[in-house]
Amino acid sequence: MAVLVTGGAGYIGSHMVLALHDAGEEAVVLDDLSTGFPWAVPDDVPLVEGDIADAALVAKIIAEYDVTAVAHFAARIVVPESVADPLGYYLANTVKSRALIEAVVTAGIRDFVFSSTAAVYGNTTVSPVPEDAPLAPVSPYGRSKLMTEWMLADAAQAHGLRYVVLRYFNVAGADPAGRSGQSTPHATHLIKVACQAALGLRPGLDVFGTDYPTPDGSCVRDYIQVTDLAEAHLAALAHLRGGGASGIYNCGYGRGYSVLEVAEAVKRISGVDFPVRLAPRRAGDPASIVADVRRIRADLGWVPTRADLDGIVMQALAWERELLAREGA
Ligand SMILES: NC(=O)c1ccc[n+]([C@@H]2O[C@H](COP(=O)([O-])OP(=O)(O)OC[C@H]3O[C@@H](n4cnc5c(N)ncnc54)[C@H](O)[C@@H]3O)[C@@H](O)[C@H]2O)c1
Ligand SMILES: O=c1ccn([C@@H]2O[C@H](COP(=O)(O)OP(=O)(O)O[C@H]3O[C@H](CO)[C@@H](O)[C@H](O)[C@H]3O)[C@@H](O)[C@H]2O)c(=O)[nH]1
Repeated sequence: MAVLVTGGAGYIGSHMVLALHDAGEEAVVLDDLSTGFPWAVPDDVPLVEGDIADAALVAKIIAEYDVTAVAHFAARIVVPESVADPLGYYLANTVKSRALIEAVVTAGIRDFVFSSTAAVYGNTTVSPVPEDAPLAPVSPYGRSKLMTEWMLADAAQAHGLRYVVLRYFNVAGADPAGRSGQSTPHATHLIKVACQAALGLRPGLDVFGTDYPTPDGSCVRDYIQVTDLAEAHLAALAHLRGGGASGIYNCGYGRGYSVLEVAEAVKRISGVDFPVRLAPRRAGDPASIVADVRRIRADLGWVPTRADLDGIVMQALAWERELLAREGA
């Protein structure tokens, strides 16, 4: 009995594989290594290099490893890239997910956990934002993910599939044991960029917009630690295996931090006073997006244990140092 983890060599998927591994569960990873890394998958977890849209390959993996559930992380994830290449994003995230869902339904697998995003809410003015808020994604990335949510709901209705959609807010931090972390060289995520500035890998941090209607004028986000997020997936799997109904859940902490607060935390923890420049707004950024997390806590019994910005920054800094050490080795 194994869980098929698509995109398991990537940032969040690799933390899911570690969480499954640590819980004594069998996993098998399907990843095309377009942005993932083979070293991110533990040696005793099988890694199959291939495409989620390769139906024959998916069927073979399901049969060979006795797959009983799927956690689907594989995707392209860069919002501005999705604006420049929408058709590429609809192919990678929507069309290929359709093929995967079909292969899963054909194989008779019942339980499916899908990585969605707070980007499905678009420029919401509701804070904290509940799952039943209006869905108005403003990028092809967000739309490509929302369409997959809809496909899952329709496939569930027609074919008896059951699913949990997890809408992640801002994922950050690294494995507390130092086994994985955000490793994409040119990642644009705030905490990673600030940590790179603290380590002198970038000249400083640009704060995109300081005239937002927020307490200090910079954008507010709900940062969720990546291992806590992986554990939300374990809770989702337990829910489905126990006969729980399909559902959609926000994944965050319900607490926001501004960009300037994050910059201060990284300075304080690193002890480096790197330059922070006030820069113009970045297109498409909502002023504030914080999760309403009552539903996941009530239905899945998920209890995060790492909801601490300082801890997240410490892990992210430690991971950047680890990447540097590997480069130098
Ligand atoms: N990082 C975030 O803040 C964030 C926020 C919300 C949602 N998400 C979602 O979480 C998931 C994982 O994101 P991540 O940050 O770990 O990104 P990532 O780029 O590190 O991981 C994606 C993985 O999928 C693999 N992949 C891509 N296309 C594939 C294909 N066709 N077949 C097989 N493998 C393929 C890549 O090689 C990579 O290992 C994505 O679905 C993303 O949309 C991420
Ligand atoms: O160098 C930087 C990088 C970011 N920011 C700001 O920091 C905030 C967070 O930005 P970022 O870390 O890029 O995350 P988001 O744009 O909020 O998007 C993330 O969170 C979404 C869910 O809310 C996911 O869908 C996306 O994949 C993921 O990148 C935003 O206000 C940015 O403008 C800066 O000011 N300077």
